[in-house]
Amino acid sequence: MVNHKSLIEGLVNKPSTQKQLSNAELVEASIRRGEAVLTNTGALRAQTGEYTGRSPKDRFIVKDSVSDSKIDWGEVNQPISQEIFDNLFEKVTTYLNDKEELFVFNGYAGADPHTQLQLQVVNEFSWHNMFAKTMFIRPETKEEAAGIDPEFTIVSAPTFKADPEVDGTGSEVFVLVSLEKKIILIGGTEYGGEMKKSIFSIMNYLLPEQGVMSMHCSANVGENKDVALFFGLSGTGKTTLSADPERDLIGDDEHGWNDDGVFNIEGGCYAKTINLSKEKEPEIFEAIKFGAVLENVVIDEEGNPDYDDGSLTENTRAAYPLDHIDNARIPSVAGHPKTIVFLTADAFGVLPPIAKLSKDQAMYHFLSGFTSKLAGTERGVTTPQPVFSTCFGSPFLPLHATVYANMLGDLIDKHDVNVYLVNTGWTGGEYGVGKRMNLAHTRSMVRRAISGDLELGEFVKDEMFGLSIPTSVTGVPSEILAPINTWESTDAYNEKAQGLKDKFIENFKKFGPESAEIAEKGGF
Ligand SMILES: Nc1ncnc2c1ncn2[C@@H]1O[C@H](COP(=O)(O)OP(=O)(O)O)[C@@H](O)[C@H]1O
Ligand SMILES: C=C(OP(=O)(O)O)C(=O)O
Ligand SMILES: [Mn+2]
Repeated sequence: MVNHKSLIEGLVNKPSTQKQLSNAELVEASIRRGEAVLTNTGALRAQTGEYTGRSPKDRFIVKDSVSDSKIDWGEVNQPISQEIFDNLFEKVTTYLNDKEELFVFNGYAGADPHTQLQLQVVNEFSWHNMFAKTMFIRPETKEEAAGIDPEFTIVSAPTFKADPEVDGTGSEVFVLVSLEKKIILIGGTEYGGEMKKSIFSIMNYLLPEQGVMSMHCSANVGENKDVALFFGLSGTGKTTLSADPERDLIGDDEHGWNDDGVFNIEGGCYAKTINLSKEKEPEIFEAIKFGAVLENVVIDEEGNPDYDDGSLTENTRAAYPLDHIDNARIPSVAGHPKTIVFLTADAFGVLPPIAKLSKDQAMYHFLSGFTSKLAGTERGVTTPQPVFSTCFGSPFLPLHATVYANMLGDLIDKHDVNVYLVNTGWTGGEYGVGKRMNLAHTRSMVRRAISGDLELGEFVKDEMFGLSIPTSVTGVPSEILAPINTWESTDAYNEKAQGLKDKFIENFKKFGPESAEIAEKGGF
């Protein structure tokens, strides 16, 4: 029998293990150990080698008495046996035990005290420990940290490569979740995002059980306490669009929604930095300073980040604590949303840049989750790949999609929320022919939606998808609002759009007869 708890304690209590280090100590350790370099911005920069995005095919959940009946098993939530987990866990902890030093961070997930998760991260790399410290919610003092009794523990051994033949993994990379042992075991990959997204998956398991909705969305709030949520798969604009000088940032990626309102699950942001510019994204640009961690960003000879260089990956990243954003709300809690935006990066270029959804359409589009996987976000993805990702976050949802969809539906009803679909993907043609939607235009549209201005104007029903498209939006050229007008050939548009419509219909069949009513009312 493997005693998981004592193996973890063995690592944590080694005299050489360093706990709850400050940023200065973590930066020093990372540089001393040759893991990372300091840039002129003050941010630490690490490279992650071969794996520069998530490895969803290497993620498994232990099938045990706790998980068996609850998990929505399938391609996303792949089962693995207790035995395979235990064997690998023993090997990895033995491997880590031989390391000269390890790094431990104790903290929290979830800004709502009632449902907050106490967690511990045991790292081989000090820069990973700084990443964890940046992304999770930090205790205020070392004493507070020492008092944490972790409910979940991440054990991360990036230089331990599994042997699939012997260890029973999918590849040398593994992200294994045991809900019974309350452990996340990560190895073979150095991509920091695995840590934060694994805890997110755990929260997506724990929160609904407590009657709290969990969501892959960013959130911000204006002067009038008008909260807005932006749902979207990786790279579709959650972080970018939630950073708004006129609104307080609640969080950029993972939230819960309870009887009091919304709360952030994290204590930091994780922005894509490819082509980042001070002009277009000033808040994020300025957040990259001492205390931030850059991943796979190329540094020029002067020591400055070159955000335009995607030679290591398209998925270059910056992790920074929430307080690097001037108007961040900490603790990150706010009231009930007034507006919800579903971000879709449509690589076919046929969905309108903004459309108002009825409640029924909102349910249909939330369950469908049509968008694209964007370059670099997952292993093997190099061009935008259209995908139906339920709830705009299927890789992180352990329970059946309808659990989340029903909760959202009830909340939308109860709080009378306005829902919009926003295409941050392609316009004027599909990927390769058209271009990415202009960010300034998207920002204007989102602003008008949140302020309520759009509601007051006129809408036309588009024939293809039955969506309500505004006829004018301040700051946006009207000709782009109906996508058919942006294509050179009307026939080509209609053919592509019909193709997408067919895909929607085909995809929705997977939800079975219980969801047929949603398709009937909110589909096409
Ligand atoms: N119209 C647009 N709307 C939003 N983002 C856009 C748009 N056009 C280009 N982008 C770029 O797409 C990326 C969106 O990434 P990000 O906001 O980090 O996504 P997420 O937080 O959803 O993973 C950023 O690099 C942003 O500059
Ligand atoms: C961190 C990730 O998500 P996001 O792009 O949504 O921040 C990820 O998908 O690896
Ligand atoms: Mn993001």
